[in-house]
Amino acid sequence: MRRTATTPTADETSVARPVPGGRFRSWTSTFPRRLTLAAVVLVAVFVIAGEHQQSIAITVMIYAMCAMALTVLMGWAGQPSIMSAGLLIAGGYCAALLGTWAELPFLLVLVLVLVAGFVFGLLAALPARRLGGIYLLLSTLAIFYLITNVGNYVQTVEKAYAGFTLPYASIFGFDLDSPSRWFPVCAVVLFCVYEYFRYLRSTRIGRAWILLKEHPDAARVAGIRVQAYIGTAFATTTAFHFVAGALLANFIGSASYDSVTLLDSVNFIVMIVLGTIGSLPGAIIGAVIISAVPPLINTFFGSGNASGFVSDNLLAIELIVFALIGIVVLLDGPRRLVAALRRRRRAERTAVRRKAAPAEPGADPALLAVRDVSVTYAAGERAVLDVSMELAAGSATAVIGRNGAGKSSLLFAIVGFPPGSGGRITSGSVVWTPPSSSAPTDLTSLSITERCARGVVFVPAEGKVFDELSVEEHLREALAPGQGRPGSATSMAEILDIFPALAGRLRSSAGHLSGGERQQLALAAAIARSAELVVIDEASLGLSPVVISSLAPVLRRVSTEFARGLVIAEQDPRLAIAAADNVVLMDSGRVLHESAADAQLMHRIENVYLGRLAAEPTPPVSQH
Ligand SMILES: Nc1ncnc2c1ncn2[C@@H]1O[C@H](COP(=O)(O)OP(=O)(O)OP(=O)(O)O)[C@@H](O)[C@H]1O
Repeated sequence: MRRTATTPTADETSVARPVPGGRFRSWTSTFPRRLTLAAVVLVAVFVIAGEHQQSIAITVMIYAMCAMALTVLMGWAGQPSIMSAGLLIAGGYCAALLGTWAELPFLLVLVLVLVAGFVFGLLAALPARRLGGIYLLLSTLAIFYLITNVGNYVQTVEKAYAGFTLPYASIFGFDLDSPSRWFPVCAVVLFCVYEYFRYLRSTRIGRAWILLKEHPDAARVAGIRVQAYIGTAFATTTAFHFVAGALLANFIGSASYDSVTLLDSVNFIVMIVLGTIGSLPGAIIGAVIISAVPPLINTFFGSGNASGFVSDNLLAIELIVFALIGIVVLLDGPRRLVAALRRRRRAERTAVRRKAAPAEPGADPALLAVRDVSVTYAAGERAVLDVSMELAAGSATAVIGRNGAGKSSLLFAIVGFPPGSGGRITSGSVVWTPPSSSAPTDLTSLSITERCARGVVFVPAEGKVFDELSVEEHLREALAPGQGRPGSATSMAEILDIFPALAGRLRSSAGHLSGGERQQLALAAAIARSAELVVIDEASLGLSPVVISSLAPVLRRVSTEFARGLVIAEQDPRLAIAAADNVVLMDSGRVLHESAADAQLMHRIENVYLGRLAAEPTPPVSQH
């Protein structure tokens, strides 16, 4: 495209300031809401809390700043670090140096500490030029020990064994001499730090950090200066650690090498793990939980309430509680709990609906009945909206539509969502009534593995075979007792009769098969698992037209001769029409048309593919 004065280059749009209309707009538009929420929460805590609780809240706020900074470094930029406590100590020393010896005003001290932290962060990032992963983590551990040992040495030389004392801080004559005065200051700083990080996330820097973490090689290929951005991540987050350290030292009145320990560094990591690693609000919640657990344990099991083992081992108990909370979060416990509750509610609603509308007597139930199903992904994308379809035993339905129409999502609603996809059915039911069992089952509450065990077998678009296994190993594994639906058997001979091309390749590794042979192997394995419903995503993906045309009769045999139900999501309408009895046409998550697969449909489908659907008259097919 020729560039005009108003047309920015791709580089300009992505490199320059925050993307207009993207995260930046979302940042500004939701700012008043966040400000109100923060003000309400903080004012409520301030009013309700006594002086002691205010002191705890101040420590929590300072720790929350560190947790957020660590979230940015580890969760966004993917750089491991265990030096947070050391950085807090270093920030405290800087504040002592500037406030006590140089006698600078408190606000100026904070600004200079921020700058010092930035510079220190650039130096701390040097090991990251060569190291990554566990080695980088160890280098940050070395930095922690460096800071504490130098601090210990200097305190010993200066005979400041209890640390360097700081005077009361003061802002424009307003002395910060009590928790009730520190509270609003820390609250404002916490809010500003939170907003700054949120803002950064909407800029190119934030996007580059995420790229670095997710695909460092792709980031390099995209021209991102990886080392520079890693340096920026360390520098920015270290700067805020320093500020937090300066606030902490001023609040407690001294800066010492043992005011925070390596255990606190570990706790910061636990905080961000609790906050699901990468979420700023999560980091704050993590800081609140981790800071609240010790006082709670102390209240219930402390020396005043218990004796013997528990009160003697409070620290160990704290650590065990943290570890257990961490494991639960890492195993995705909270999300699983919410999902289980949702599933239960959905199952109850479906049961009520079924009671209200009993099946017609004598009606032959469909093998599969998808009723008003909607699918949403974790990030909020609504991929499928109120879709219904039915499939009789021994018939095939092809779901077609352009990219992003919702085909795969509908298939996942039938077979179950792969772990980590973040997809879920938000409403509707998927009722499965296999010939082998007269009782209908709502599949929505079952996992992908449980559905497979009931005869619903999925052939994904990619990763459908194991490269290291031979064709024979694949088939023997699928035919093995205990695989697939119990009580039905298919023999190797039957399988090779449907897929003769595989007979001559039994000893070949799946990794050495052609695209068409891999597709056939995946189908063969699905049938060998005694599938009663085979669900195939993109059967023609990567296949040549010749192979595609040879696949259609095979798919037909699967559904007709072997009386399996078949659902395929297809980009190629010719294969869809050749292999299926019915075609479901999807767009933007909805079913546009559903009809028998015949040649007349082809014209209509091609119009949809070319984006001319709106201009076409409605065809004589059933509508949803
Ligand atoms: N894991 C996911 N997380 C978030 N959104 C997703 C995810 N998978 C799909 N989507 C969204 O759901 C919508 C439908 O995607 P889906 O993959 O179902 O479409 P499709 O018709 O199969 O497309 P294609 O033919 O390109 O595979 C898209 O807008 C997509 O962005």
